[in-house]
Amino acid sequence: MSLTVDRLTRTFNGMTAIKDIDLKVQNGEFVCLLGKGGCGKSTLLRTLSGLDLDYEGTVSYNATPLTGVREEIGIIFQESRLLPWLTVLENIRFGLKDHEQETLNRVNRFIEYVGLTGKEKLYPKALSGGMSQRAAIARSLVCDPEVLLLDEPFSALDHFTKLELQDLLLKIQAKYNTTMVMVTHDIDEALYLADRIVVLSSQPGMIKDIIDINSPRQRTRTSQDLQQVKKEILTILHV
Ligand SMILES: Nc1ncnc2c1ncn2[C@@H]1O[C@H](COP(=O)(O)OP(=O)(O)OP(=O)(O)O)[C@@H](O)[C@H]1O
Repeated sequence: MSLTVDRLTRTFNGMTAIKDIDLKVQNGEFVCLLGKGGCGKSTLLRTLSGLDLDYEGTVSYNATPLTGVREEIGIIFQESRLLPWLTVLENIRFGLKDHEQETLNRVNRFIEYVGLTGKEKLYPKALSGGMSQRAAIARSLVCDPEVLLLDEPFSALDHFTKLELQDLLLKIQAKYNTTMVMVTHDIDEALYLADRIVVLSSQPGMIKDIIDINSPRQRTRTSQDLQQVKKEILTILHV
């Protein structure tokens, strides 16, 4: 798997949201896109998903230009976007073509994997925010994605749920070697999860720095190493 962006520029009505972005995401890598509000993180992620094709430059998946959404590239948003009239189970299997027993077994395996056993028959309104995001993650995983794009998926959750779901992402990455690209404005989240942090400047959004995080996993959130990198990032962002 490779996901590559060359000289990517996206304008909205004459306003340049992101400019001249070059980025190559490697197979199995966890990349965080970090920057202040409005710097263009979500815009960049949408172009990687194939949802937005109205840009200058190129976005390639496995060396072929991306021409629209693909099954291999899943996307998870800040809100779960579950269909309210379907149960957890029905939401998770919604995108699957067949409903054979083997497929249902697979759906149930992922329900268990994300920690939703016993919640299959609930409707979204009966779920907490964390459970809803677990369901959204399972819905993506059943399609066997090579890449997961995550747009601030945990920013509406309480702190402790957020930490649990960060660990779930790392577990998924370790087990399935899923490539992850996550938008966040939470530096601690990026430091805990990322192999590389792409720091974006604002107006227009451009790559200001790319920082390799070499600390081995399982990381300690408060470690000296990570705190040192945090200082560097705050300096880069002029905070
Ligand atoms: N569909 C759109 N139409 C017009 N302007 C847009 C559109 N989408 C994004 N923008 C503008 O592009 C810029 C970048 O927005 P974007 O949402 O990508 O930033 P962001 O870094 O993800 O912000 P946040 O962290 O607040 O979610 C902003 O100025 C925003 O107003």
